[in-house]
Amino acid sequence: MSEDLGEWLSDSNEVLNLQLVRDPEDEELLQYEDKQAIEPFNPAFTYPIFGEHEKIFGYKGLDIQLKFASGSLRQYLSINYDAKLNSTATPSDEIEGTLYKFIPPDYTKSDLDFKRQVEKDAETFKPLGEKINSYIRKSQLSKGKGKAKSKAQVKGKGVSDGIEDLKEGDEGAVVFEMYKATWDTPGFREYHRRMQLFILLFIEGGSYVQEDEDSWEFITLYEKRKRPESEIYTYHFVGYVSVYPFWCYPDQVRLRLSQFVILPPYQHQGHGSKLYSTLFADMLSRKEVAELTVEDPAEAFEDLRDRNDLRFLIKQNILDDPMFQIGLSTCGDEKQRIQRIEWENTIKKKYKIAQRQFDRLLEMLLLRELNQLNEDKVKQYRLHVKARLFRFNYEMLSQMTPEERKEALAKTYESVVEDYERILEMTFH
Ligand SMILES: CC(=O)SCCNC(=O)CCNC(=O)[C@H](O)C(C)(C)COP(=O)(O)OP(=O)(O)OC[C@H]1O[C@@H](n2cnc3c(N)ncnc32)[C@H](O)[C@@H]1OP(=O)(O)O
Repeated sequence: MSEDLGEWLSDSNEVLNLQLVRDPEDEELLQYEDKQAIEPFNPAFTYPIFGEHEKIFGYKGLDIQLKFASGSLRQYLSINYDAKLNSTATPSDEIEGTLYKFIPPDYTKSDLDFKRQVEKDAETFKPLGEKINSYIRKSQLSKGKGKAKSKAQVKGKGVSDGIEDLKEGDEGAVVFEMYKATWDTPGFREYHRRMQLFILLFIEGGSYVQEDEDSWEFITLYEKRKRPESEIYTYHFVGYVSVYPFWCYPDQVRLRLSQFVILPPYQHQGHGSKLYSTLFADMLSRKEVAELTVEDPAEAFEDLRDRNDLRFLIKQNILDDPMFQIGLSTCGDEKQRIQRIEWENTIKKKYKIAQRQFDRLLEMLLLRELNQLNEDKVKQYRLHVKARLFRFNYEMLSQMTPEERKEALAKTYESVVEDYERILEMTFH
């Protein structure tokens, strides 16, 4: 492309500006870091919409504003630019028509209509489905201390990291609520069509789910605010998770977590952990669920899952179980090894954790407890992990010479342990 035409190229991740909008009266309630909730943010990916190069051709000074009413997620689109290329040989990309294929057709381009929608949201929008959990955060009232102050307490059946003793209605208490929905929840299909865009924009390799597959389940997460001196509660979308049940012999289901997103203004505040642990508690309470698996997890999500699963197992006092250190696959007598396999299978089944994830979690906990000065124990641990890695990578390793195999296993072991150390450090620092 000639240099001149290059001037007409925009990076679609940079020019697509997203924003969650609430009524000005509700925006005023936000102080300091809490204001982040209403700041514009950019997508991480736009290749599913604008093509693999994530470029839009034919404009200078392009600014695409896609705003969402923060509760109902009704959308507003405004496309602005300083100049548009007027050439039949190299026509400008069609922006609205391209976006149109990915968003529901009920978006507005009118500022007034959108303002009215946002006002209406405040009065009428309520999350769809059944409320299954809530927790309370301290509002970011003091400038510059955002992260340190966002501590939480879970109410109800969820997993609590209960630090603050705030109650709903206390000054500075912000409530977050989670709702479970399916396609049968009235209005949810339509709502889902508005929120699914976030999957394309934030999950690499993400795609829309099939609406004709009946069994999808969703948990949505909202910030809930009370308007002072009124009985009005407003709800603001934070993120959601979708899961799909697969039949599991003979009469249970395996739940597969498919999509998980916390919107950027709410990331790194522990909301992802709350949503995940609520899903986990929900599936543990359901007799028909045998196991929770995860479809193609992104690295950041794997970390989140590891951290939460580790904390969960520790809360179940697994470290105090006499079997925890006994019968590792390369030591002890045959009887102990069989006992250990039985013990592992019982715990795995009880907590409905998938095999590989469960193996990894136990290995991380064993590493945490390992006395690095005890050479025998270190060797025992190494052989235990390598035996699992050998089983897991059997097909590939069995085609190598013994020397190559030894080297490959040693390398994999090193990187696995390095990763375990990183995860343990961020979970228990
Ligand atoms: C199967 C799939 O769908 S995989 C796809 C997963 N989704 C995506 O990748 C979409 C885009 N990303 C996201 O939606 C989110 O970033 C997620 C889901 C990956 C993580 O959600 P978050 O709400 O940010 O997670 P959470 O806040 O619990 O933990 C993330 C980080 O915040 C830190 N953190 C958690 N709580 C706090 C707190 N109160 N104060 C400060 N930091 C905190 C954690 O230590 C963690 O740090 P790290 O990122 O350096 O490891």
